[in-house]
Amino acid sequence: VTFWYWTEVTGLCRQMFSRALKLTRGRMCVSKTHAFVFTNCTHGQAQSVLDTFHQYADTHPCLIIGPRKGQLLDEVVARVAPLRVLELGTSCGYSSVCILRLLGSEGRLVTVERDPVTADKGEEIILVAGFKHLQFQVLTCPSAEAIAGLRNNLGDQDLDLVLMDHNPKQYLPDLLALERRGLLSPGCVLLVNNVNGSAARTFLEHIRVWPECYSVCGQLLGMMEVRWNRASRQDSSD
Ligand SMILES: C[S@@+](CC[C@H](N)C(=O)[O-])C[C@H]1O[C@@H](n2cnc3c(N)ncnc32)[C@H](O)[C@@H]1O
Repeated sequence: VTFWYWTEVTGLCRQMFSRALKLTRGRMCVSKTHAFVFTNCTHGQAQSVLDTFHQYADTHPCLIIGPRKGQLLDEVVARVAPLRVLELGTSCGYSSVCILRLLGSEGRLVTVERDPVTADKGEEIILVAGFKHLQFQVLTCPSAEAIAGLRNNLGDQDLDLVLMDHNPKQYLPDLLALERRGLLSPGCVLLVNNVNGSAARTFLEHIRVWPECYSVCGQLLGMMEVRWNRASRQDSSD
């Protein structure tokens, strides 16, 4: 029993240590990226902010989706012309700035980041890019919590576009919660990053077994575009 007890305790300590190490590394990466962008970009110019991110990412490890996936994101935002956008995984604010610069005057972004230190840095970069709190909101909490209270943030408008770039294991539960709470507009587009890894497997399986509810519009560079069909989902659950 003593041996079993100490094996459990050691395992738990190792897990906690590895989580703390991951968080510290992530925060250091965000901190360095933020400092570089903040110091070197032209404040008030969104394109300069994005160019400075690219300059940094050319030579440093960085969590941003980067220019190639950024182009896919641009193309989707321009085509969908969304009024309400949800982003899961703000990090340094790179993809938030990409989205915001293409939104129309009525467009709004809600972006979610669970780590408070990272969320502050991301929000600062979005403000540095020239956007106002009227156009965006950063929610500092885990995605599940944000989705549970999202109706208060959206009012009576539903989401036209959702970018999932947080934890792939969370993609499926978050999608189901968005559906259950009636937060997706008919034809809402989901842009889902890092679908190639095993962590996104349950999400991909779900999409495949409900072809009448989800149309896969494209997949490139590990990013998948899925169109949600509310009518079909209601028909199939009747
Ligand atoms: C790859 S980064 C996002 C990069 C960002 N979209 C960009 O391109 O600039 C992923 C972020 O998601 C956050 N995250 C991970 N799981 C989360 C969750 N369940 N809820 C909210 N944020 C989460 C992490 O803290 C991290 O900052």
